[in-house]
Amino acid sequence: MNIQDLSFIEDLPSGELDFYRKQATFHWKKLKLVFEDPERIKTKLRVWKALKNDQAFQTYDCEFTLEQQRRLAALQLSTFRKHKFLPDNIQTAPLEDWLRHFMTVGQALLIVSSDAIVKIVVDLILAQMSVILLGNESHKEFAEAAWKSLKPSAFALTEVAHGSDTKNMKTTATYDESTEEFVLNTPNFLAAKCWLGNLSASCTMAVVFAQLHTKGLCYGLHAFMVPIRDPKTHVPYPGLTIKDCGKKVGLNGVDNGVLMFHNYRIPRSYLLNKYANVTSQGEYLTNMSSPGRVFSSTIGNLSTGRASVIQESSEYLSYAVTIAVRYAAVRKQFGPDKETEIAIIEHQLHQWRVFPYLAAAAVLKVFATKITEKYITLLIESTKPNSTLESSKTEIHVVLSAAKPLTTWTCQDAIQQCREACGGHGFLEASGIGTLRNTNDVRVTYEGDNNILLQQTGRWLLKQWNGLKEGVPVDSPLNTCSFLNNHVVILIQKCSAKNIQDVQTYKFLEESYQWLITYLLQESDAKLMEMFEASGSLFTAFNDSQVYKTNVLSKVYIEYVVLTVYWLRIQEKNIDENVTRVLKTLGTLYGLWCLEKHLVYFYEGNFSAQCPLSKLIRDAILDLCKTLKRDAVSVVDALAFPDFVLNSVLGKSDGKVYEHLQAEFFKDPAKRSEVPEFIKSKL
Ligand SMILES: Cc1cc2nc3c(=O)[nH]c(=O)nc-3n(C[C@H](O)[C@H](O)[C@H](O)COP(=O)(O)OP(=O)(O)OC[C@H]3O[C@@H](n4cnc5c(N)ncnc54)[C@H](O)[C@@H]3O)c2cc1C
Repeated sequence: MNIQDLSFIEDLPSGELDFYRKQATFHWKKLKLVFEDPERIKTKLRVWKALKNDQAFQTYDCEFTLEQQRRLAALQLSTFRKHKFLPDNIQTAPLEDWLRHFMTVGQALLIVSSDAIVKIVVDLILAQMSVILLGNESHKEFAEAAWKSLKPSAFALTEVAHGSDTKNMKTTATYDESTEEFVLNTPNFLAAKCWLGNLSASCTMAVVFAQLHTKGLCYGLHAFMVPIRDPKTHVPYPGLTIKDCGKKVGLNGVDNGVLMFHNYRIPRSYLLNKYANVTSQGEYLTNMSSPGRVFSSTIGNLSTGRASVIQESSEYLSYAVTIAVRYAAVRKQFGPDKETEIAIIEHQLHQWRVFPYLAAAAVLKVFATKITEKYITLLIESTKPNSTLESSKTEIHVVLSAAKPLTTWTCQDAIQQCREACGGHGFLEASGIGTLRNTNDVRVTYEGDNNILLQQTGRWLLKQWNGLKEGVPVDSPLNTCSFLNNHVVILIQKCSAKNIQDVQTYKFLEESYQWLITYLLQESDAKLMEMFEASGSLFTAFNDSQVYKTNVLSKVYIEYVVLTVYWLRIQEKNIDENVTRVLKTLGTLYGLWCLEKHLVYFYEGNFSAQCPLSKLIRDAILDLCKTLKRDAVSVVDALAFPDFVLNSVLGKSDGKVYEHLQAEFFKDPAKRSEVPEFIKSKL
């Protein structure tokens, strides 16, 4: 595409950032097209333009009560829905008609309302998707009614005393043959369903996980569609206790709640029965090899939530670095002499603190888009009859399970670093950074605690290694670890880099990561075996081989996968060569910055025996930061959201930081405390 064809992307205003923009070695609009295709950019602009002037999406300085925050979030969600960015018949429409589209419009909503996006993800991606993927046609009718009512549904898995350890959840669903109903019960407070988004004020329906009992036997956790409130009166049904979790440290527009069942009856047909069913006489039927497989298949279908979180954190990362880099290009502190002050972007220490996160933003944005696309394609394929994609599905699940920790943690660290990089002004709410911190924080915990997710990835890698020991090639249809088949050769390799140019290449990153993963896999397996021999328990052995071993292995594996996906993308045809050059700089910086954190293993395993590896990597990082300086502002221009969406006094595209700060500081104090009428009145 030539520059004239990119006129749908607005030009940037001239201002304080021109000094660096003029130094850029590429055109920012061309880079933007690598991050997002034109259709996606246009769709997001359409969403933002539609919401821009709506009162529900304005910025308010006043302090809202908890109830008012809930009202605002509910209004934002219904306003978004009323614009019909998503179809009304998502339950019956093919997934390909709306799921990719949701990932785009959802990204747009995310930036203008962190509460509304969480509410719709819980509704659509967790609750409704459970019904779509696990239920039958009659379930879909019920779910469709809930969706059309604009009352978002809830997803009830976590209990007060059990989150990650799902198998130990205590809510029961006991089949009563005489009435052909399941009877739901919460034995005590510890088993109360907890933290459920959309529960305490919004939902009419919830997807609930409970231990299925029939004919005196327990068959493990199964998903049920459960009516919560009368759709006409919105009054909760008898037999339920519903409480609000109270004020949280962020996302207070989301009504997270606690739910208890007291002999609460639902029809037999409300069991989401794709993998298992109970006949009217109470016989348990499944096409799975064991009830445990029913639950893992049920949960395995829900990776869409993780893909969504990966995208969300990747967008937040772009948001944070946009503000920090633009600010750094304008803010001046210190200089070689009394008359000359230099921008803080010129200081090596500042570059080293911020630029790796800029590189991470670029790499993870490309990765998030690509992996979500791959996941959705696989999901759609796997819903077709006679699909044979089990191994690919398992592998993508493994990748998403590790990518969610990587992206959410990187984002959280980046937000803090970017806040500090903006000094005191970064602490101002109007800078936009602090709000991100509290909102992103919980992403490391929900949709699966990060460390627990890494254990799932570690288990799969160890399984591959076990196979290799027995002469079975790795089962990696997505090619994320096929190189392990070559483990014998890889393990004897030594780094041969001589200078920083040698390490600033994808070849170096690929070889180093392949060695590191293979080495850590061998070490993790050896530790696991040692602990198993000592304890006789696989449970203890797995737990006691996490630190310095399997946990690191999973992190290193996903960094490698991210880099391979990124590199494949930037090698695609039709990318301008100046853009390719900066993409390589970003990718290499990200890769080396990640590797630098694992240096100790290269020494421990002797990979670095023939070269001064730590010096080479560190020098290469500093060199890349220096190279990136002239392009950094234009890279964020390509990643950035339009000003009215970014909504940050420090990060606007005109770079007029001090003018915007003054306007903020000098605002009429009376206006700051005024709660708008539409929020005071009940919805
Ligand atoms: C704002 C918010 C919204 C939420 N929304 C929903 C929702 O809509 N529906 C829903 O069902 N749930 C929801 N949740 C719950 C969320 O999914 C859980 O909090 C999450 O799965 C973690 O479970 P937990 O809190 O029980 O933590 P735990 O599992 O108790 O973990 C606590 C800590 O112990 C560590 N740990 C646990 N086991 C091990 C181990 N074997 N080895 C090493 N370390 C271990 C974990 O890494 C973690 O750091 C929400 C939570 C929040 C805060």
